[in-house]
Amino acid sequence: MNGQNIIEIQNLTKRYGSITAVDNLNLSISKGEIFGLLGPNGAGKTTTILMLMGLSEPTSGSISVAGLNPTREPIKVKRIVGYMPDSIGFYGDMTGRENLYYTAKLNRIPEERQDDLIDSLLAKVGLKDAADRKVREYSRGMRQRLGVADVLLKDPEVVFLDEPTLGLDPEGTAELLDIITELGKKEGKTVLISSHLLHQVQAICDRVGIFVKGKLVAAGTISELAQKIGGERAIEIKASPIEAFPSDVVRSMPGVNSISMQNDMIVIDGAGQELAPKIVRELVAQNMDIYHLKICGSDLDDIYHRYFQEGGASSNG
Ligand SMILES: Nc1ncnc2c1ncn2[C@@H]1O[C@H](COP(=O)(O)OP(=O)(O)OP(=O)(O)O)[C@@H](O)[C@H]1O
Repeated sequence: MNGQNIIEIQNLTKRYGSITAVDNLNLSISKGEIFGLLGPNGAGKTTTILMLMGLSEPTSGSISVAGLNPTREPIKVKRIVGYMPDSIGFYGDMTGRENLYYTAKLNRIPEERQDDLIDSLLAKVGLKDAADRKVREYSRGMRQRLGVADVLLKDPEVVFLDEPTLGLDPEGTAELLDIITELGKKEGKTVLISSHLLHQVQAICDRVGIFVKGKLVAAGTISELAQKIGGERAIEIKASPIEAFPSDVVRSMPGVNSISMQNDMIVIDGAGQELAPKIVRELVAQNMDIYHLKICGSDLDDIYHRYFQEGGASSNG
């Protein structure tokens, strides 16, 4: 292991016949980091996670997880990683608590430790009151939270969560994201989340990696990625009355390339973030009411689509 990197991936490739599922991947992840694996279906996220857990053998390249080689030491690696697949199978006619006891037995957790451990995990994921209800009566959000408790039973150093919030309502999502954030921030666990729900990933991940057709086309913090694609590129504004818009004044501001109308939206191209307050002051001076302002290029939606369009989407995977 190099320094604080708990995961080191070098020149990792996985081929299935003529399909290259993972193409020369290089990635390091530090201990305690929450890392988002983003990409469309078939981008190679699951294949990467399976190789990290020693469940699939790389065609070439190397992987180290906490200093272990998952291909040569799969049993040791499985002891320190936890995996929550996108659909978790629990026994519906058993209670949440009973399901956890079942997993505890499978993981050979000593009996004398099981009661306290399971109680504390049920509390951590907010299922204390529902612990003795049958899982078939659980909502999807409750099942996902039980899934997190299940993964944490063996106290893994690294947690892989595959689409953890898929199908959850906003409240269920917020609860689960809080639990995941705590795992990284408070407990120092390294968490890898595979997801295509960009806003959620943006809210909780320290860094993200964008996968397209087996290739990691970009990795970094949201602001690093925004900078790499040229930072903020446009400001969108909805304001009225539109006739009052001081287009000459705005056009003469340094950094403004052009102004256009897209439906009822004013789009000021080439404008940097520092221009937004100046523009707002001008609009207010003209007694315009502002209903919407967005600095495009600085959120993960924009970044993702730029990399997806310009990066790997046209490359051969
Ligand atoms: N066992 C397999 N045999 C043959 N091809 C496979 C196998 N597993 C995955 N692939 C192929 O490898 C590529 C990457 O798949 P993978 O499941 O890793 O993508 P993903 O990013 O996880 O997608 P999803 O979001 O749909 O889970 C796809 O083209 C897929 O069809």
